Amino acid sequence: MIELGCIADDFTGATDLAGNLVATGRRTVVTVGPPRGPVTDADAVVVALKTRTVAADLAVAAALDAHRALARLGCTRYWFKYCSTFDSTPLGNIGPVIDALLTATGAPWTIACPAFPAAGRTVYQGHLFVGDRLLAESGMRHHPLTPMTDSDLMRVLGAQTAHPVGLLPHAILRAGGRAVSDHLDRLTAQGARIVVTDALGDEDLTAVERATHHLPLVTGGSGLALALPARRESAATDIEVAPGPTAVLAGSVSDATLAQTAHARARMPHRKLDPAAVVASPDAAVADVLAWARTHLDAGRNVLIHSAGDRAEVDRAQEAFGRDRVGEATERALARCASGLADAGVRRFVVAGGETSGAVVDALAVRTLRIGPAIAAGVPWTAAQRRGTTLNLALKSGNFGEKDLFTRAEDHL
Ligand SMILES: Nc1ncnc2c1ncn2[C@@H]1O[C@H](COP(=O)(O)OP(=O)(O)O)[C@@H](O)[C@H]1O
Ligand SMILES: O=C(O)[C@@H](O)C(=O)COP(=O)(O)O
Repeated sequence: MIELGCIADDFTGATDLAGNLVATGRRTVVTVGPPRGPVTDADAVVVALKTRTVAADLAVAAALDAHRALARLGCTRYWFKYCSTFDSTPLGNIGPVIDALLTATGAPWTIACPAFPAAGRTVYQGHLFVGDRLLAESGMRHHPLTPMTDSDLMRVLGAQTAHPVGLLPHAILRAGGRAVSDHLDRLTAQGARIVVTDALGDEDLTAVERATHHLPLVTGGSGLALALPARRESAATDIEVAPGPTAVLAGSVSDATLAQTAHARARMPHRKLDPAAVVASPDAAVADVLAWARTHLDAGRNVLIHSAGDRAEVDRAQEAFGRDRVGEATERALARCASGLADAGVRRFVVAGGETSGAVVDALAVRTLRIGPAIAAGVPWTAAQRRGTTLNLALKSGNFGEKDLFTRAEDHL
């Protein structure tokens, strides 16, 4: 019996959530898109979608499709996973997808709980913090696709949903069980269908989890998963470890990734995919990078292929070619590099960036990911089958991990 059916709006988010579910002793499978057949020996299934930045109607359709597939597997409780920094375009997609899943699951109401204290994401009075900064004053203000310029989640979500939004504030959470349930009863009696939950630490997430365990739908980041009652000591499995060097593909230009890229460039062979070349002549740009990479990989070296050295380069490229055009061209080029490298025998990949990971995993045409050991909070190694061989993939969220993540990833396999 599958306890949890999860729908993640990007691929790094899917493996992040799956890693946390495994840590609570839940056997968890990540499927690329909705599961097409039966899933056995799993307590949770996480469907990885690439819907964070698409038009809201497409995001809703994909989430409902995933929900139907999970319902066919017998799931009765659902989780909509979005980013711990609430990444969304001004028109959605978090609100519209929650609205649709409320209807599809028959949930009377649900929560919006992005907090992930272990990764520095906390919520106070409905305001999201990244480390010691408000969301809108963090690097997320300059995200290339989903710049977050308002830290007030009640306001951000209120603009995206058709339903009234309420707040479960920290003071009530700290007052404990009865105060929390009375407050939630009051809010929902007044019509709230989505309740933004404060949380400063793991103990707050435990209180949120207890108060909402009966709900058929929860929504938020992966942090809340760590508060689920443990099912076994751990469900970590020994994933098969593929041999050979690792290719690091970084299409994220978030602060943490830029720091990781700078650190790795001083320590391993590296090459930048020039945005102008990627837009003008993608075939030549990809062929050039692949030829360069092979000489290093043949010598047993790990390689780094990245898309920007700093934020100014991104601004220039967006101005010159348009945000969507250069973003998609870069994702596609990195994805073609990944499949070219896999064809040449590379079996270990670290991919930085949610959208980038979606493009890469699609190009590698793998169907399911099994969760292995964690490199950092929210970043597990995974194993996948491609044409009869095992690949190890680590899909790193833009803002996760210490600066040495690219150079130390293999130590955790
Ligand atoms: N030099 C660049 N110029 C413009 N866009 C870029 C550049 N490098 C990467 N991008 C785009 O920025 C986006 C980063 O998003 P994503 O991969 O989700 O990273 P993150 O996880 O940090 O959000 C992708 O669409 C990527 O193609
Ligand atoms: O919740 C999180 O922060 C991550 O799981 C996540 O969704 C990552 O998104 P990207 O930063 O776009 O990779």
